Amino acid sequence: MTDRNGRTVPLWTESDVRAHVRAPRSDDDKYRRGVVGMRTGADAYPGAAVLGVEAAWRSGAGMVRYAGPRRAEDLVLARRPETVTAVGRVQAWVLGSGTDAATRTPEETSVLRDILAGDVAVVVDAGALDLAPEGSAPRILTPHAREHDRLRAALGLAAADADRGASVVETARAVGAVVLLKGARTLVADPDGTLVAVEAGTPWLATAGTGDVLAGIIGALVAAAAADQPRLDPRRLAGLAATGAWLHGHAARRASTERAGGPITALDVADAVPAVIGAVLAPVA
Ligand SMILES: NC(=O)C1=CN([C@@H]2O[C@H](COP(=O)(O)OP(=O)(O)OC[C@H]3O[C@@H](n4cnc5c(N)ncnc54)[C@H](OP(=O)(O)O)[C@@H]3O)[C@@H](O)[C@H]2O)[C@@H](O)CC1
Ligand SMILES: Nc1ncnc2c1ncn2[C@@H]1O[C@H](COP(=O)(O)OP(=O)(O)O)[C@@H](O)[C@H]1O
Repeated sequence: MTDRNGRTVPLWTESDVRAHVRAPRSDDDKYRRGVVGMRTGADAYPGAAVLGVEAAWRSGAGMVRYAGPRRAEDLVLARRPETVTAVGRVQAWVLGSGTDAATRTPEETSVLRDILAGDVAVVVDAGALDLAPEGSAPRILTPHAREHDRLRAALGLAAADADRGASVVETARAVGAVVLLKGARTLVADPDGTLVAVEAGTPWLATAGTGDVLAGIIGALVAAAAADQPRLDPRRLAGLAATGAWLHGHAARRASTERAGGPITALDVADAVPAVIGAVLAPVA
């Protein structure tokens, strides 16, 4: 794939995906499969918590731990009673989906800062992106275009220009983390300047909540990988992020195909993830 400046940006492929999805093994227990911790959802956006938790379960998490406001927690448990709300150890965090930095409590800010200063890999979305630059934990940031521009402003960078690839590489270098820039063509840059593109989806994906689903998918992939190898380097994290975007896009296509090519909702995307993972892991005949 050649971009508008004539540079070649590699497209993430199914074989790349296969190398980043952990198949369950007979000696696994739930903890060996990877535990995802989610601090998502707010009173204004409780549904985002449900969407992310659902997506993490559907992407093969051994356990999902959820912490958030009471209303969001009740909705999460109503949809997924499998979810654990007791505090405990996790192999990956997902922060910020369905939250707003402007209304975050000082206590929650302090908890998020502690997580971002830790060793466990973190997927940073939506209302937690303002804290991402201070973090030292291995991080995957998942902004859409407006969030990307806000992040760049906080880093002292100009708004992204038409060359999205150069912009996202610059952002990843400045923030010292993997940055996944969402769009019809999703770009993933690591802090060393490696860039890949994911073109897996359908325009039907442009619907509320699909970004919350993506964060949950990536959280589950990172937790599974970290359960095997606790220190994930940025290249590996970028691969897991691109894999999440590929699965998300293909799940959307599958969900739409199941509806005669018609519209889909964010939950439809999450529901289609298992079949996409199953097809990726199926032995080649
Ligand atoms: N189910 C859930 O719980 C969901 C929860 N979600 C959560 O919501 C949070 C905020 O995420 P976001 O992407 O909406 O935030 P953001 O980048 O600030 O965009 C705001 C911009 O949009 C624009 N705008 C608004 N209305 C518009 C209109 N009718 N037509 C055109 N433009 C319009 C508005 O422009 P303005 O009205 O100011 O002119 C402003 O520029 C986040 O935490 C996310 O996770 C979502 O995932 C959805 C499902
Ligand atoms: N035109 C499009 N074609 C394909 N995918 C799209 C398109 N527009 C958005 N997407 C995808 O839809 C998702 C939207 O995420 P986001 O903007 O965070 O939505 P939300 O905040 O409502 O969850 C992203 O994964 C993005 O890549």
